[in-house]
Amino acid sequence: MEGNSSFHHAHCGSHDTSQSLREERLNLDMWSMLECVRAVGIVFVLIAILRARKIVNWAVFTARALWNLWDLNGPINYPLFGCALYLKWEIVDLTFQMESIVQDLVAKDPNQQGIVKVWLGPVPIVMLIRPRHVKVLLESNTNITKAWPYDLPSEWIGRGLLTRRNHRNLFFPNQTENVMRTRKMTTTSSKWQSRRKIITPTFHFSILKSYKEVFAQEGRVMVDQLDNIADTGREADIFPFLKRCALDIICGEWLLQCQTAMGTHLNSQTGGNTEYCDAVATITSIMTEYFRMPWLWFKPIWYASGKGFRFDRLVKLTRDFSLKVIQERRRWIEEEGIEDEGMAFKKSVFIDMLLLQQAANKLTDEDIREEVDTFMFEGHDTTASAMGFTIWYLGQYPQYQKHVHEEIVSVFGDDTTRDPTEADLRQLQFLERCIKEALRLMPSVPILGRTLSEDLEIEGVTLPAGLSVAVAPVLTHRDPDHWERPFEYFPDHFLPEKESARHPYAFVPFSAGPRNCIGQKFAIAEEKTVLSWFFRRYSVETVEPYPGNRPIPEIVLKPSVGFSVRLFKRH
Ligand code: HEM
Repeated sequence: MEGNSSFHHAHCGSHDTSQSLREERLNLDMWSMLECVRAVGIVFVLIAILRARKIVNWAVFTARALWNLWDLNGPINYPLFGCALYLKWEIVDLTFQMESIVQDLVAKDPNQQGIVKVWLGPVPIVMLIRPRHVKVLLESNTNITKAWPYDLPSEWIGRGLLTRRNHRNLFFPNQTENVMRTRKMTTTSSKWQSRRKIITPTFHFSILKSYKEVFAQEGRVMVDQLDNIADTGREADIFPFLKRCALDIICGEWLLQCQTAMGTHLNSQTGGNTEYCDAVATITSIMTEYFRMPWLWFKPIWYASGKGFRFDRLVKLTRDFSLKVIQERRRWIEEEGIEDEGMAFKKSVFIDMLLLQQAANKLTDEDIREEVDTFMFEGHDTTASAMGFTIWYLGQYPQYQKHVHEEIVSVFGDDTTRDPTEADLRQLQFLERCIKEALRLMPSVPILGRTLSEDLEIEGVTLPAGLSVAVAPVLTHRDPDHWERPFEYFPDHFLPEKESARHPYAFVPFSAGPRNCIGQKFAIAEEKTVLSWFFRRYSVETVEPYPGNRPIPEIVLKPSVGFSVRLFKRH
């Protein structure tokens, strides 16, 4: 018994000790947890203090946006998540969903206000659809700052003409920064202005004439390549052919003058410089994925997915290539003794113009590299897609294709080998109407954006400074108030009398106002030249029309299944 009781005591004693030990450990755990909470709290307070101004600005901006945009039409937006909760991730599904959302909005907009609000998570975006509203934004000389989605392209093309804006923040786009950095913005916008002033003369009408030789030369290479698939009865996607042709045009001769500068030509059409060409293609496709997948906007995920590292590696490759070309070209200029802009002007070489103005305008090699890559990016995918959609439509409308062929015969007769001259191209009026009509329904840049630097008043609605405002040519171009057959491919929309009677902002594939496309005449001339080659040699049958082939709003509008066609030689 005694033994038992002592055992009991001993046991109780050890029980007490272990309990007190446990209690002590619990206290310790509680204490360390409290310490942790306190530490996290302190970090939060510190961050809040450090970012107080930003948080206050963000709160003020959001309150203003909520208040000012309250009555605007728009899809269902949930607090904090906006419409991100129900948007489809799969890009083709998303295009169907967008179509039905837009139809719904139009039905709910009896007085056709055409100003639509969308919340993407906590970020408000306003979309302008009516030409009269689009005019107010695009004509503004102050609201010229590009919106945050231009941040990723600028990791590649830097702050060149296209992407120049007043702040960069890939990690978390905070619109209010624009409002806070007004002084910096003035500097940036004046930088854009001076860059635009330097570059504009390279697109002078008289210079454009000499580019036409390049268009003709590369167009001929393209149709020679297509000869291999014509008359075989096989379906073939002609998009890669068009892309390589456009790339050779933009950087092979005109932009970089590789042929004379380095003894090499880009020659992507015939398999040259494949590493560089593939890098450009992969960079654009990674950028597209980035826009479609918002989780990639967070740098840790961007790099963890492997895309970030791949993107950086390819950007370095293209950057080194461009810098090498710039250095080679500088050496060539020195050897040839080209001293002033007048001489470069005659030779119409973009890169020479920049190099010769380098000292006067304090341009670094990196500045020139940014512009070279900007033109490479903006100047090839856009035109390739525009040419592709024109061919795709004409392959579905035999009556218009017949008209194009008749016009071509009236200009070239049976000659399928001579280069088109400027006079030839001037006569191809119907072909030009077909090109414009394809740009109307399938504008290469389907949507563009600005971040407001100051409040913008549109018909009684005050859009607050800091707001992202989008213009969607793809919707504006289908406004039933301005187009006879809004949803149909109808080239006569562009008969001269109809064009002159139309609202000038009803057709804005090249944007408009101070930040319009600097290369629009270049693009139309390039398209006309290459397509005149194409239709001189071939008839085309489209294999997959709409809706099987859907336009995908990547950075540039692209077909979901390529431009699959059957080609037939005409002679
Ligand atoms: C069919 C072909 C093309 C279309 C539809 C097109 C469309 C556009 C649009 C809509 C913009 C305004 C973008 C914005 O505000 O965010 C733009 C800007 C620009 N485009 Fe084009 N473009 C085409 C071809 C070209 C070509 C061939 C070049 C160069 C040779 C070029 C160079 C530029 C540049 C440098 C800008 C920026 C201008 C600035 O902000 O000052 N584009 N383009």
